Amino acid sequence: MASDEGPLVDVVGLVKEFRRVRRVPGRLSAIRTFLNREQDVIRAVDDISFSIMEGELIGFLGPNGAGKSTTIKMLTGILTPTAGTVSVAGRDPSRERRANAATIGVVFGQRSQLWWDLPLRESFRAVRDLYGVPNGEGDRRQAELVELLEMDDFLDAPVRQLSLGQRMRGDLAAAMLYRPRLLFLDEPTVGLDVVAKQRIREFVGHTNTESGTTILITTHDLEDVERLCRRIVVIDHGRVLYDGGLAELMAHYAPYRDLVVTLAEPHDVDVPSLEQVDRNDRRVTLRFRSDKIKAPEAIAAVTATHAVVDLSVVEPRLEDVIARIYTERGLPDGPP
Ligand SMILES: Nc1ncnc2c1ncn2[C@@H]1O[C@H](COP(=O)(O)OP(=O)(O)OP(=O)(O)O)[C@@H](O)[C@H]1O
Repeated sequence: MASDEGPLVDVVGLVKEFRRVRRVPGRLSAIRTFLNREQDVIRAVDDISFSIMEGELIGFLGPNGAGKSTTIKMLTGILTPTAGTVSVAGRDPSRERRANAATIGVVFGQRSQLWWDLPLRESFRAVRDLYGVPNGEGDRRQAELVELLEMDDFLDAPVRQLSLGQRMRGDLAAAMLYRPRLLFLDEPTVGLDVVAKQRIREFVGHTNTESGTTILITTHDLEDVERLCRRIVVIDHGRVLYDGGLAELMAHYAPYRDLVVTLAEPHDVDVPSLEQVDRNDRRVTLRFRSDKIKAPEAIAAVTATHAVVDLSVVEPRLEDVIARIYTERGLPDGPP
């Protein structure tokens, strides 16, 4: 039975190991590897725990090979965990795969779930039939999605003729036709141009706020995360390195701003509370602790003592903080 109490997704002590026949190096290595019985054990997911409340939109991040896809495959029921438990809407996905399928939608940026040779309209028909969406509701829902994602122009084209951006819109619509409570998006903006990316982000944000769909998004484009997510879960080597708010992460690990000033004359700047971190001729970068002084005070301090012809305040980049989490395998003093 599906439960409506507690988190929508609950993952406790999740482990997934893969076994791979050990490669034998040297002469005739292909044949010797084929005959070899020894196996390497790869711990793709190594004791992960997290939970997701209904209505959240979470960025699930990690470098290549971190274990994201393996985790998502266990949440969708495609893979069975080696150890630990997974619960999605009160169900064990690998044991109740069919029932779980109606609860979740999955969209992969890298490969389509649509029927390649069918017109998009017929792919939608097939998805509606597959999930038993009643006709009236299906028509309404489809019309709404076609309008939201502006798909009118290419609804009758076979999927193989669509551009990547059109195909992505088709895949998103197909996943939302049966109104899943939980949507997994695996790199939904990969390879798209800036306008197409924006369109997808808007749709994802809208789906979360207007339909209340819980969304887990995996992406290497941190702008997706900055625009959409309040919470992120970062994993690497199959372990959780950070689970918490994006704003909290930035406030804790990058509590500074840079004031970039262009001076009338080239010289160094020495102002209390501001640290000169870079200078290129008349252009000087001054760093200040944003939890100690406000940007207008920092600006006033510099302009009162120096002839400034131009200035801008630059926020720290999420990319730098995430890169630090990846390279330092977590953050020195743990999550804030
Ligand atoms: N079927 C499999 N057999 C053996 N090893 C596997 C299998 N699937 C994944 N792995 C290994 O498990 C580890 C985690 O892979 P996974 O695909 O989950 O990473 P990811 O975080 O999704 O990476 P990416 O961002 O590149 O998609 C990798 O070392 C990968 O080689």
